[in-house]
Amino acid sequence: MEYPFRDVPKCEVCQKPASQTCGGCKIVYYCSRAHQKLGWREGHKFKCCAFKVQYSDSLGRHMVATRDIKQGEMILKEKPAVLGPRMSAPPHCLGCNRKLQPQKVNEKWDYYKCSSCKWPMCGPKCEQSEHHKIECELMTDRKYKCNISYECEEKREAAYCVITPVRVLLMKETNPLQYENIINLQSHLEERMSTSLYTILKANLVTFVVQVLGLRFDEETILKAASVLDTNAFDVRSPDGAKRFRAIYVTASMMNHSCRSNTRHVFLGDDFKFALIATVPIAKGELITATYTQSLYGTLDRRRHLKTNKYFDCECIRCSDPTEFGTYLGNIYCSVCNGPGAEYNVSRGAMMVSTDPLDETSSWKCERCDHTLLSKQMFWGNNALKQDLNRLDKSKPRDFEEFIDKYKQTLHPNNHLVVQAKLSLVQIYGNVKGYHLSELTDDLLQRKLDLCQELLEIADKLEPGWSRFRGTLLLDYQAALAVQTKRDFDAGKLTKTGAQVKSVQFTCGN
Ligand SMILES: C[S@@+](CC[C@H](N)C(=O)[O-])C[C@H]1O[C@@H](n2cnc3c(N)ncnc32)[C@H](O)[C@@H]1O
Repeated sequence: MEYPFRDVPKCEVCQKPASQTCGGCKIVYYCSRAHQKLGWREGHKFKCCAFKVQYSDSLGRHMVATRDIKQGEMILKEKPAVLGPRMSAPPHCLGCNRKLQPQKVNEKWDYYKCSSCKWPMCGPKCEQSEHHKIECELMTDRKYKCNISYECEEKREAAYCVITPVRVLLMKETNPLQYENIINLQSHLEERMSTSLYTILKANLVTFVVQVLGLRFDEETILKAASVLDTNAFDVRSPDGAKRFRAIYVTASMMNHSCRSNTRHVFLGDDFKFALIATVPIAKGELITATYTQSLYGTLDRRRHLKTNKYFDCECIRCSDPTEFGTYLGNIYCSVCNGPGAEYNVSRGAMMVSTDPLDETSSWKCERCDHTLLSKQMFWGNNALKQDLNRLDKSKPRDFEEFIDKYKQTLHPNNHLVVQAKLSLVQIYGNVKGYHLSELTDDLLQRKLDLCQELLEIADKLEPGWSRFRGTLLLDYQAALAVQTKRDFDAGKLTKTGAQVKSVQFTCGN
């Protein structure tokens, strides 16, 4: 059977079907030796071989730069090998991945349903989508009908957990080469088997594949398909946020994690090509890395998240540094040195730091006195304050300002919880009704600028270069600065030249 979403390779030079890959990067195709030579001369020599995949016992397979890579350079561009809905999500179209809205039919709200298999879809056109066609035919053949109906906005449907693994399994017939590429990715199946999620999948997914669809796969292969997805899939969103799904990009799956990564990725075009971009210059021989977790979590949370979801102990330079490059993102003040009467204390400002950040059970000790805390006390405190923060109303800046003020004796201004509160404030001031830039008082406008600067200092250390975090902050900062400059100019506090100098200083400084 012809594989419907097969990406027929095209010659880089003439765009005709091609079967020979570049011997260096194995990414670009040519139809002939002559076109390979021409393509090389015409510029591939500058793009080729930016990385190779190596193996080590501690890191598994990982990407290494084979030459110096410039900041901003695109390192890799790749089409998805398989894509589909996330494990559990509000209904999204199985054809175009758009989030679905219910329609009112006969006084009842419900989604449009595929006329054959009854999965919620956008409409008749999406029913014919290549992504959905084969699974739909199979389910229809087997007389399976999905029973998802609209109940309420944002209700997540666990039934989606079967679709993407089934798409992987179906590729064994439709695209055996790509199937092998996917199923042989790192899966951590053994570790996942003992989790409650995989106990559920053992019951639901395996039954669906074997009994409902009648496919001949053993339990281990079926669960491996799910496990490969959990280890390697990227969370893909369209720029407007309307489409969301997960996808495997086989080459990009070779990228290991670092808590200070040197790349970011974007998804391009209607076919959601993965484009990997260097955020900083990468020297030949350096690892090319991505961040699998939230870089604004402290080390305790990041390492635990990586261990639970990706089954490894991160030992990157940031995790090894008890101060996280001097940001103190995961630290708290020593309650002895900063206790009552601290204003007269020479040790005021002393921090509690982990005695061994690569061991989450190790104790925490004050940098200046003998005060120590057990790691579980750090976890408890952290979780309690996190709950406090999560309870705040995202539209009320006062709540976040009060949170920062309430914990200023305990939390360093760069502590990740304070940073998250500051980030919420930056998002509210200038962007939310009642707080648009034109509506902000001069004091609040200055507050927004100060917050952006404080966060930019952290971003410079944790996500340096052309990272998304820095980029978003710079845009916010620039917009607020433009409004402030105009106000100062209108009020006669700045001359025209002064205003120009202010904007140039901003541009050059960043
Ligand atoms: C998307 S895969 C990356 C490629 C993988 N190393 C391989 O051999 O196929 C993710 C897995 O790689 C491993 N990994 C990623 N980053 C790592 C790191 N910094 N240290 C150790 N293992 C890492 C973990 O096993 C993780 O679950």
